[in-house]
Amino acid sequence: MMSKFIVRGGNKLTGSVKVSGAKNSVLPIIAASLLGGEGESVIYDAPPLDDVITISKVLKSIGASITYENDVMKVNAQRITSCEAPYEWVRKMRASFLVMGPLLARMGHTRISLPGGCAIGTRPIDQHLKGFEALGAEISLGHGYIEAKSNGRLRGAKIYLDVASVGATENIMMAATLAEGVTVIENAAKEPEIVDLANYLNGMGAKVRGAGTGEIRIEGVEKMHGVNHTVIPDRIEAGTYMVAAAITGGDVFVEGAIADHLGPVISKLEEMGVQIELGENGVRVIANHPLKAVDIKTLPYPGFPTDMQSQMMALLLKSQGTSVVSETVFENRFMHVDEFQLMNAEIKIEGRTAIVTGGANLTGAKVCATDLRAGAALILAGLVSEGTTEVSGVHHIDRGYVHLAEKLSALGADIWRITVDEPVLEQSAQPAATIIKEEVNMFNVQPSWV
Ligand SMILES: CC(=O)N[C@H]1[C@@H](OP(=O)(O)OP(=O)(O)OC[C@H]2O[C@@H](n3ccc(=O)[nH]c3=O)[C@H](O)[C@@H]2O)O[C@H](CO)[C@@H](O)[C@@H]1O
Ligand SMILES: C=C(OP(=O)(O)O)C(=O)O
Repeated sequence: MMSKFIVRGGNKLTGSVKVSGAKNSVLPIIAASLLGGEGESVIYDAPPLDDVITISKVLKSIGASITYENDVMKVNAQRITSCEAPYEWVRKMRASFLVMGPLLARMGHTRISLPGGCAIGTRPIDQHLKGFEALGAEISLGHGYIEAKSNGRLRGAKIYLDVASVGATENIMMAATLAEGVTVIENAAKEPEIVDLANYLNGMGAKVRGAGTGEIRIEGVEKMHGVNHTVIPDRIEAGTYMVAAAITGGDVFVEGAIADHLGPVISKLEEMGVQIELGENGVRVIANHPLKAVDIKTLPYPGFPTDMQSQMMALLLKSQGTSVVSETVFENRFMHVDEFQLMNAEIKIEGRTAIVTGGANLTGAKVCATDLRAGAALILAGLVSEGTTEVSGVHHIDRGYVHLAEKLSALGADIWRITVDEPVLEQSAQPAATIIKEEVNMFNVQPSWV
């Protein structure tokens, strides 16, 4: 059985949509819970995403006990029975690799399946390993696994990252919390999710300073404990709904969106002529077409996020003029271009640059989500395409969007989700509400482990 999203284009989106907790915060935060030798952590606004379920299963397999209901996850990691994250989990989700730092710090030993590449790039882990080695760990590789061992406690060190990697900054920061002495990470990533993780770690008793700047200083402590923490709102999910409003010429309040985290996305939308109003608890997006073409260059935070590149490209297809989109973070993040072309888009790729011709008359087609954000972008394009778009590869989208069809249809979009054996473009005349109801029920199920 396979799920698909069916989208019929043409509706303006209006109303209010609530942003869920951030995927890229909650994953390292759940991994960091392994550092709590005492007590229990309660994580609020933990979004019911496939990735969240996957990392919870990794922690469970390591011995932590977890309950998860109504977006509240409780993690008790007092007892750890294994130091290993096997292939079956890491293959499903690269972020499983984030348990390496906490396990190494807490147990002095860990064995994790190599994450390998994925659709958007090769995604090496050399900076994570360089950091662990600097902290005194011995690293060995074999049979598709990485093993890290330390002789006693890790020791604080100065680590310069060759690239400001989000994952490496998080993994090293977590490993350093229980090390002896002071660790300084230079050229650290500055994403809001790093700050959220640092706040969580400090609540657990760690001493992390400077998160959100290029230099993070961690003074090691002897033990840490569980804490209550609320995850920040997902800036990429928020940005996706902002683009949904803009592309349909709509008027949408994105509740929970933090404007400070969305600086470059807001700036680019404004450059295009979209009206943005900053409210106390969110951002209102009002768009009247035509919109102007703009150039985009992805960069580490506070630059334009690579995770918004494909959604923005969908919008540029509907703008007036030609745009140049440069992807500098991942070497292969233009997989959505082939799919856009099936929808009548005109885009030319030259190396890591895409030249996008605006004013496209997009037409609905059967397309495939090659990764999470490519999937979101295809749905956005479907909202303004003539006829019906059928998006497969939904498992990618489920990694990062909570109740996507439900949230968009509440704004007036004609979108629903189906589960099928075979392609079903012909069935798209079925009443959306009935199918959405079935799907939402299926999708609302959250495990409650004891
Ligand atoms: C779960 C999570 O938070 N995922 C986000 C995180 O991924 P992730 O943490 O994997 O991304 P990184 O910041 O590590 O990757 C950025 C760049 O650094 C390179 N690199 C990374 C590590 C390393 O050891 N060596 C190396 O060369 C990567 O190949 C890539 O070109 O940040 C990315 C960049 O904002 C986002 O797209 C992902 O959504
Ligand atoms: C690339 C992404 O995530 P991950 O690092 O989890 O693959 C993303 O969220 O767009």
